[in-house]
Amino acid sequence: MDEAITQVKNALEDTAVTDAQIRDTVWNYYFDVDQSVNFLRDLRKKQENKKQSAAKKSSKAFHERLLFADTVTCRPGTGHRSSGKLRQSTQSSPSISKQKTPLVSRCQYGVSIFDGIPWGLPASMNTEITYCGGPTPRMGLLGGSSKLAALAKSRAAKRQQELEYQQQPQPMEDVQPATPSTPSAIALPKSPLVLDTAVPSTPPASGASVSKRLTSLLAERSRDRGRTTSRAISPEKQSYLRRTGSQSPSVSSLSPNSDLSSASAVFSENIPSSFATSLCDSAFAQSTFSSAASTSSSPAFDGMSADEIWKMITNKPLFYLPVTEKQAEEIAKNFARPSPDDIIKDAQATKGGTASVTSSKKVQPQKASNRAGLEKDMKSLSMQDHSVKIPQSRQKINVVEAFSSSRRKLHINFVVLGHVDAGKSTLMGRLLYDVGAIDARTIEKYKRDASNIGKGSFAFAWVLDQSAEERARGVTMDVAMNSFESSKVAFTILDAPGHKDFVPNMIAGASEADFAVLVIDSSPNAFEAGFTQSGQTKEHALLVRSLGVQRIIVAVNKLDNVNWSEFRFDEVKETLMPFLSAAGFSESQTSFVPCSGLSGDNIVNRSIRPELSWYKDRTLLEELESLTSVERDIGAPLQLSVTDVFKGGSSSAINITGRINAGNIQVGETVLAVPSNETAAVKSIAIADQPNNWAVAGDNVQIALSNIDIVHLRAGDILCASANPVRCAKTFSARIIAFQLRIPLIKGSNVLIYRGRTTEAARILRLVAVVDKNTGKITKNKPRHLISGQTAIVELEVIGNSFPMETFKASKDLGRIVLRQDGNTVAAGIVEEILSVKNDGTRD
Ligand SMILES: Nc1nc2c(ncn2[C@@H]2O[C@H](COP(=O)(O)OP(=O)(O)OP(=O)(O)O)[C@@H](O)[C@H]2O)c(=O)[nH]1
Repeated sequence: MDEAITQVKNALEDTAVTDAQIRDTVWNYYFDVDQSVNFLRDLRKKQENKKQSAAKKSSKAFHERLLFADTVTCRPGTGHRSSGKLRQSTQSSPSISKQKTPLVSRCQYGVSIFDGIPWGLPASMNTEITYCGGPTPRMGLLGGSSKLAALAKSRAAKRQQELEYQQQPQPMEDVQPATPSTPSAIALPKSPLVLDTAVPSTPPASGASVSKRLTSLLAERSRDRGRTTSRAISPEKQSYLRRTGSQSPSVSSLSPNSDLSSASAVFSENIPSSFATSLCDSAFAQSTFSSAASTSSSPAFDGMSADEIWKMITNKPLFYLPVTEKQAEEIAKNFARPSPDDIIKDAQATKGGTASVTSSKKVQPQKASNRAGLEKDMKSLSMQDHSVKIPQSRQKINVVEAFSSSRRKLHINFVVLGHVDAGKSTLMGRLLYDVGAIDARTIEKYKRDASNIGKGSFAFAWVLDQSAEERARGVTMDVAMNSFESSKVAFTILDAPGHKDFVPNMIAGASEADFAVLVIDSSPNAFEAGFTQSGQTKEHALLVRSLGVQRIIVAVNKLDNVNWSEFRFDEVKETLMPFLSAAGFSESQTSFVPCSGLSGDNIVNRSIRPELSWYKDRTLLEELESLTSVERDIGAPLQLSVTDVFKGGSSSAINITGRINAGNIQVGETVLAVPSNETAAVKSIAIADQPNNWAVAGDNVQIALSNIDIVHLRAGDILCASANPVRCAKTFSARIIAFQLRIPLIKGSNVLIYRGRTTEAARILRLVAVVDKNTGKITKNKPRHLISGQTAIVELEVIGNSFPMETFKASKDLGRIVLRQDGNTVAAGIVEEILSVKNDGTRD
């Protein structure tokens, strides 16, 4: 510090800056010498400028005072506008001319009267007005009141006296040190005393002077108190004063020559109030009072000792209780007995309950014995840890090994597709009922409830259509999930909506499926209606194939409506197969089952109807079970598609549901959420509501996550391994197949991209090439547009939020996209290359 101060001093070369200032500045700037020097220089400059401007101001004020005496002549009709305030302008205006005139004026109020008059002076005032100054108070201070002026004058005189008094040398030995136990303990003010004009302005410099000063002070205070608190004297105090014959405090009774003892009388008449006495220790109050009274020369206490005075004062009740004597006795009796609380506590203590705390002497011995017993019991208590031991560091499980050594059933998801009202939900409800996943009572209830609202035929559909709106409208709106197990496989049904308004939901379901069940309404004209261009049969089949599903089971439903006709079955099959082949489904991967969801024929149980005896092949369940193997990479880095996020349950963790696309996950693992780029710890895993330490690709899981806020997770997000983060593409190239287009796709076309449960806005940046869909060879570079059925390579830009995406090569699930425009699916495809990435973790 000293070194810094010296450096600053040397740099400043300014003796006017004090050491303290330098120290403060150096400290303020953390010993930065340069900054301190700069600051102090600036400070000096400012101070000098201030001085100069103050000097200028005073000279200006002097000049203005001179100008004030100038005469301003206003010519009528010129309209001198102003804000209405008096202005002492030194500038001349065309309408105002100045003349040197005597201070005596013809107009007392000057030009300010006409300020703000827009139209100039009235004609009646067509005369010269002499400006003689602003509205200065005639009597100086306080605006002209002679009384107030006199008061101000007397105060000024007092101040002058006090100043003079202060300048007088005062012998310190005359001032007695204050002791708190005496009334003279009042600290003498260092500020000048305000004395009555009768008091000599210069007190004698003797011992008597102090007492006189104190007397004056007390008189002054008493006078003030009398002024301000005369109304505040309590009736109790007034009656006391009347009894004792004391006068109310009066300054007149105190002469300037009164000694200190007479000053004490002022104290003696200020007896402690009842309230104050009750608040203070009475012994202290008495001693204080007595010492004051002993020095008193008040005639009221003549011949009385201090104790006698105290007794006289306090020989009356301090508080007047609103009770009679009898009542007071009763109250006293009540307090002599133990309180009801004491009685209860003691009774508890006697029964071995908790120790009671009571003030009753009667129960003390019992209480003591109870406490001793309790202490003994406490000593004999021991803590036993019954909780499950949690290892400090969880052992990492080799999930691949654990899975292969486990006897877990294969998990398969299948999506149920088809035109609206094809009977998808009814078919699945029947399947669940026939495999025993739904009991007969539930179905009976659904039948009753559905009949009550006139939709009795929808009873089986209600197994999947759970929402009130879906049931009331008889239409599936969102993907319904349900599961059942056969002897070999654990199935999850994804019942997609058939209505064209809900195609995005159908895409979400289809993107999580291993294979598809396409339901066809074989009723007369119904199949044809669904198979037209505006029907959903074709669109669904194309979409599900585009999303990577290779295996498809066609359930030719409602065959009861065509009397189980083999002909109709064949007709449907022969019409559909060519289309499915064109869409990419091989014949070996496609199967047809004649059935009826309503009657249950050929769903789980083979039909025994003679009309259906022509069909000898597999039932729907047998077809489902025929798929015994699905290609899954459970050893790959984790990729889990989040389908739902919610908070709840017993834990405070965030819960997600989703499907593991690739890899595996285990409890205790840290995972990365994309696109938020936030990590989370896996607290628990459940598969089909059963807790599990790990899960693998293909499993539908519910996972509790900790160390993450719910705002960082959404349906459609991906949980992945932190070491292998999934990318979020900004621009990418894709190989797409154009669906039935009403208008061709061109460069700049705006589309919506669907990937799993994510939807984002995008734009076609470039049409790169048209390719042969069979050979994959480029047939045309940079086409100007794309038409229905064409396969092309395009570049797309995501203009909405970034979302997790990978090339199809890297991830079959994250590399598939669907493009839609105006509620119609216009194309579907696979991501070939990610051109630019936007993994900044931001989104709206
Ligand atoms: N006759 C007959 N009617 C059926 C059959 N299956 C379903 N239905 C009827 O078809 C109607 C529609 O059935 P849903 O199961 O709701 O059809 P859906 O395909 O799920 O309907 P969305 O999902 O809304 O497209 C209901 O009235 C059913 O009773 C069947 O096998 N035979």
